[in-house]
Amino acid sequence: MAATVAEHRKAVTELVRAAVQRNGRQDDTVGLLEARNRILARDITAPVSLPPFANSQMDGYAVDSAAAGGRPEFAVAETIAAGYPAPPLAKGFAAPIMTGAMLPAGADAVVPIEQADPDGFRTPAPGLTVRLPASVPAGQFVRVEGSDIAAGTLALAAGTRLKPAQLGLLAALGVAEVAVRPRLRVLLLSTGDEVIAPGGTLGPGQIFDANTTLLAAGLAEAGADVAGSRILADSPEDFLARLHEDLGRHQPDLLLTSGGISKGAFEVVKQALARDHVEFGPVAMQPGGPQAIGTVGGVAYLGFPGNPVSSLVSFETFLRPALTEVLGDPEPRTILHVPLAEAVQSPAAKHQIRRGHYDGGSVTLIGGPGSHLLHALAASNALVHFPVGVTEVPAGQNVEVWLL
Ligand SMILES: Nc1nc2c(c(=O)[nH]1)N[C@H]1C(S)=C(S)[C@@H](COP(=O)(O)OP(=O)(O)OC[C@H]3O[C@@H](n4cnc5c(N)ncnc54)[C@H](O)[C@@H]3O)O[C@H]1N2
Ligand code: MOO
Repeated sequence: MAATVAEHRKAVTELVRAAVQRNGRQDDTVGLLEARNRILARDITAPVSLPPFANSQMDGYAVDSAAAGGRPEFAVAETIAAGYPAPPLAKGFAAPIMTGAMLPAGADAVVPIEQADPDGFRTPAPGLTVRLPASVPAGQFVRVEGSDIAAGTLALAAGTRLKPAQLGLLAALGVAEVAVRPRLRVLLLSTGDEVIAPGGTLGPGQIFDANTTLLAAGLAEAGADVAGSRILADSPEDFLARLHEDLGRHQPDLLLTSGGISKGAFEVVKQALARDHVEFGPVAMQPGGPQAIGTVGGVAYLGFPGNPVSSLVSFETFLRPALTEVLGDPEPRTILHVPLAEAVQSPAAKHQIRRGHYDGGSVTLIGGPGSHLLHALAASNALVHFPVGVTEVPAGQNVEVWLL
């Protein structure tokens, strides 16, 4: 009997979990830009405070607010520029101070230059004075030490995805390298005598290999590493020899094949792996009905069907969610329930997944159910789900869509 989508997703998740545990690889320590989009492996505590010292938020004059009220006129002290130590402020003085410069001891507020008289900076000289407003609130335009984050407190928690803002914070804290979770290493094999790498020359009956690119791009987007990939022909002996060569060379956590697993006379994967711990069983879905799962030479193994749309739907339905659940990466797809633009029929015994375009209001199906319709897939931005038991959905009824 065919497995349900939920059962197969659970089996794939357990396979990925076991692969990650078996591998036991260390976290990767990488530079900040290399860490982009990866998942932080350990908590990071702020090694310094931000701001690291009290500083000015404006170009203006640093003053003692208590002195300002009764004294509209101040002697002008030495200018304090950003990047230099600030000498203490003497009584009766106001110090020209630039944005980001250290607030001097003895000052607790900044008056913006626009509110000073004269309202421009002059070359400091003995006897120079400036008039400031009669009342200056304490703390005005001062960025207090540690007001963003205090040294010793949690800056980022383990499991955080490192996007530009998080990487910027680490840089500001002076952290140059971070430990990120290791990526799953995948060996990707496409199969079929008819399959030729793009850029090659097609003979009669041959087609270009879409699946290696499609799956490699999907894996990369999902935060996995493609350790190696190639096309293997329909000879089981040849397939096995090259497969074991690649397993040795690339040491993958997961072997992923496309094609060669259904009912034909030349199902290379099925024939070659007949003696391994692999189950070839249908899942009650369309596309993506034929599926293979198990271990090959101790390495976790998944086989997706050869039709390109079937391969992509298999990836989105099984492997991508398993990676999210086990590794916290990638982010899950956004799932919406939105009205279907037109009526549709679906086979009762299968969970059908159609391709569609969601325009912010409703979803319109693109192309038919055929799993060779790659152009229609490329024009879509959503997968549209019609679960087992659903035979007809009228226009306007809500359906589940996954945004791609
Ligand atoms: N008698 C039956 N025939 C088929 C069944 C079935 O239940 N009974 N299932 C059909 C379904 S559904 C699918 S999906 C396919 C899956 O077949 P395989 O996984 O064995 O894949 P292949 O036969 O090798 O290829 C299927 C199709 O996809 C093309 N292909 C393969 N690899 C690539 C690639 N890398 N890039 C682009 N296109 C590729 C291949 O040329 C075939 O057209 O089986 C049905 N048959
Ligand atoms: O399951 Mo196949 O993937 O329908 O074309």
